Amino acid sequence: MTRIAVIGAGAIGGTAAAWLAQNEALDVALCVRTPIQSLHVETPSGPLSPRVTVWSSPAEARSVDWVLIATKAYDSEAAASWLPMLMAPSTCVAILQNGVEHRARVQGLVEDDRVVPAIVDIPAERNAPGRIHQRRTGSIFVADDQAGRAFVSLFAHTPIAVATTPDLRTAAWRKLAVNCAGAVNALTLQPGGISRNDDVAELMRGLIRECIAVGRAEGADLPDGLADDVVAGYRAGPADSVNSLLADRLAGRPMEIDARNGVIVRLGTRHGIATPLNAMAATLLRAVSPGGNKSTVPVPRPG
Ligand SMILES: NC(=O)C1=CN([C@@H]2O[C@H](COP(=O)(O)OP(=O)(O)OC[C@H]3O[C@@H](n4cnc5c(N)ncnc54)[C@H](OP(=O)(O)O)[C@@H]3O)[C@@H](O)[C@H]2O)C=CC1
Ligand SMILES: CC(C)(CO)C(=O)C(=O)O
Repeated sequence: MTRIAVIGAGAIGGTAAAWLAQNEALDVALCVRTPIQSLHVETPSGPLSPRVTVWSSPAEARSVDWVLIATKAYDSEAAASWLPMLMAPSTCVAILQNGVEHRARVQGLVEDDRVVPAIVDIPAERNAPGRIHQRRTGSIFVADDQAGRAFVSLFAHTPIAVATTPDLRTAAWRKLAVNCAGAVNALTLQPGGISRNDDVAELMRGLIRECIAVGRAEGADLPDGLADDVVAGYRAGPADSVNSLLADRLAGRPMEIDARNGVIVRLGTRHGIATPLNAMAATLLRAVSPGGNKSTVPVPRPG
């Protein structure tokens, strides 16, 4: 039996856990913050309602062979509080999060060769605790090293395209190109269809061009046509799709502003690259996020 603990039973953690649990050789536990009664995932191949162990506090947890961290990036520190109970000397830790700074989130807590940064492209939405809609089968990319290859084998029985890549840095920046443009959804409170507005599409290309410039300075191999390709993908996608940034804003949760737009500004500053559009997106999202700078005047209502 291979024991796996998934920290965070949200859209991605719930989807990963449900698929992993289809293999009887894998013993899957969910480490949750909000209690769930059961796990149910509507997948493109049909519904999955696996039986999984649920641990609601680190005190209930046991050591495992694999930990999958699937919280939002801003909850990484809290997620790490599970690690002392879950870790054995050979435990590997995969980080299923967006952004380009996966390793930094567990630095000093897990030895580097046991960390598996995972670039996840699986659009999924959490509709209620333990209730998830996986919209597309999707893919996960990891580095081509020993731990990465072992991670790939965990998913061999699933339809999700889980694979190694020789250039994970580029894969992460390509994904950031998608995610930084997704700020327009959280800013306008509109799902994917807003990208079909030509002016919004051009703004999205601008956000991505800044990402490309900074990503190249960081060593990623990003083609000139990436901005056009990413925006074309948005425009061809479902008009009602809700990305995880918008989902957070709609639910009144904090947002991954720093991991998705702030990081472009931070790293851009280090390389002397101007990133005004991402800076504006990050500033406005911070201003409207819970606990953000609320020194704004309410809009008067007519009548
Ligand atoms: N959703 C998507 O389509 C995609 C998301 N991603 C990325 O994947 C990552 C996860 O996103 P997503 O699944 O959407 O996020 P969700 O908000 O749906 O799920 C995160 C889960 O983590 C839980 N959590 C937070 N802190 C803890 C803790 N200390 N212990 C246990 N559980 C905790 C939350 O609990 P609670 O229920 O209490 O809130 C929540 O259930 C993000 O980096 C996101 O950007 C990547 C690709 C696609
Ligand atoms: C763009 C998307 C849906 C792709 O998987 C995503 O990464 C997110 O919602 O955070």
